[in-house]
Amino acid sequence: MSHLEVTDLAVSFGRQQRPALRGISFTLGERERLGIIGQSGSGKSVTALAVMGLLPVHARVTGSIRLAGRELVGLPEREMRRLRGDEVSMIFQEPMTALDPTMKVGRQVGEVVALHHVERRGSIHDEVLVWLGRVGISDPARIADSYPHELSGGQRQRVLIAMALANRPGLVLCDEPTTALDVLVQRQILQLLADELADRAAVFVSHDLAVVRQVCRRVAVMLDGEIVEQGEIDEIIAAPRHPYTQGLIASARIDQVPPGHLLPSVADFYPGTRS
Ligand SMILES: Nc1ncnc2c1ncn2[C@@H]1O[C@H](COP(=O)(O)OP(=O)(O)OP(=O)(O)O)[C@@H](O)[C@H]1O
Repeated sequence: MSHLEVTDLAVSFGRQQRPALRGISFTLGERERLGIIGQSGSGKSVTALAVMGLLPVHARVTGSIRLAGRELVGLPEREMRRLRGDEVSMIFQEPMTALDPTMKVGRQVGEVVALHHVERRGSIHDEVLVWLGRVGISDPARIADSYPHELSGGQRQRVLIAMALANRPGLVLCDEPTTALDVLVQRQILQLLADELADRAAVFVSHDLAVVRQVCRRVAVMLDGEIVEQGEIDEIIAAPRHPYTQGLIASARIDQVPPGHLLPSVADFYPGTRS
């Protein structure tokens, strides 16, 4: 059985005539990672937010989102809140906005740890330090005692990853988790995510096929609110069917870059794409 099964998902906002998402269908196995790529405004974030149940109240959602067999569309907010963190969590692009600037990092991670599990062996503080160490923070005690603005962008993103993983959710949604970082740090965070997400289901949203290819085996290509093509990344690169995907691959020359070499970013070829 698929861990996540999205069927004919559509999302509209307000009186907008054309729904922002139309006919979105994909499945994800328990230990599978699916990339979603597409230009700015194509609907990648709305898809992830729909799965998280975090769309604004005026959004109209139809179709089906089943997580471990449970229907999420129409689920009351108080039940969805229970699932968030425990069964599904999200890593956002902008760690500075996702973290509370007025609260020390250790307390923020501790709140997530404490939220869903009342009884644990050892103290919450100890568990916070373990998680900060696990995501590659070399001095967890000092970082736990710091405010977000005292951290580098990469450290902040590591903290957010710790918060997203702390309750061991079966599904993690990553929305452009490395876009705000410089290339070197981006590589380190991608490696961390590839390691940490190996034993769970993950959706990895990016405008950059090269980035997605480093973390996922399958990809869905979105254009203007629809999935125009999906499948194994290497097969799609070898034989893209949709003209948009063909353009994406031709311009990125992804098939001509030897393994291990840095791939050009799709944003370099689509100036309108946010980077
Ligand atoms: N709260 C909202 N109210 C109205 N329209 C919205 C809202 N959120 C998203 N949209 C619209 O939905 C469409 C898809 O947006 P979405 O943010 O999913 O794009 P995206 O592919 O994630 O782009 P980006 O790469 O820039 O993040 C856009 O046309 C956007 O304007």
